Amino acid sequence: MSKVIICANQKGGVAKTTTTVNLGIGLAREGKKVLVIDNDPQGSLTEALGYQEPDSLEITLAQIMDWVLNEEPFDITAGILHHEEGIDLMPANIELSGVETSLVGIMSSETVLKEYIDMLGNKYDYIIVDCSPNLGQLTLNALVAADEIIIPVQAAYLPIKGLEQLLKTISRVKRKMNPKLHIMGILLTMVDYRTNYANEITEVLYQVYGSSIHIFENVIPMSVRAAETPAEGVSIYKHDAKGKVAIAYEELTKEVISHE
Ligand SMILES: Nc1ncnc2c1ncn2[C@@H]1O[C@H](COP(=O)(O)OP(=O)(O)OP(=O)(O)O)[C@@H](O)[C@H]1O
Repeated sequence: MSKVIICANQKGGVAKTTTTVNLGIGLAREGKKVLVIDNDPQGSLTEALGYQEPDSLEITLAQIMDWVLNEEPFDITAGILHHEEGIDLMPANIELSGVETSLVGIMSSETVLKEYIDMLGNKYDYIIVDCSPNLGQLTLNALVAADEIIIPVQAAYLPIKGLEQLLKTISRVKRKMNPKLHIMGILLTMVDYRTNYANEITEVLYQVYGSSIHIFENVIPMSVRAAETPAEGVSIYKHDAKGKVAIAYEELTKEVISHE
């Protein structure tokens, strides 16, 4: 079966999408078969992989979830797009927010994404899910489908409060719905150690969570080159192959593979 890794944090703009793209393509560069799923109505993963107008796509995750929910038969490859750097993408657009609303109050609505992923069988070695910046129905679906969670945290503000809420949700899902759920680690992103703030936050994270949650030693540095990549529709390996962010995501990829 595929290993399902989700990038989740209800805080916006912490590099969930950037991590999904560069871990996904990083794994493909290591010969793995990878599907990335855009589980966010903003469609930023879809855009970051070069589909600048997600609203024009006919089959997206919204349609797939609708089919699963209504138990309609469909071709399992429907909607899957192929990116030039060797990964597949299940795209999303604004229609997904309609699906999210329709899930509220429906029986077993939290298992829809898992059902889809189960249908894919062993087509992929890794499935990486990019979550929305909230703890709503779509993120709940991702938590239920996941084996591992990577929690990107931007080292530029005090993240502790938001993390507590996320960790509580994770532990509840683990207890009630998905016992195999495991936090692979907290990933510090957009780190600029020239600022005292980044050092302080790193220290606080280790103090508060270091003994209970793995914190990736390898951090993702801040770089304008990384900020440019979504507009190019490619990974950091293509946009700035020798840069520090490419090297950091390569390290992360190795660490993820070492978990196998
Ligand atoms: N290492 C980095 N250095 C500089 N900028 C970065 C870096 N990583 C990501 N960014 C930029 O920061 C912004 C937020 O990143 P990203 O979209 O990956 O976050 P997100 O958590 O997925 O956001 P959302 O919560 O909206 O889904 C983007 O403009 C992205 O290009």
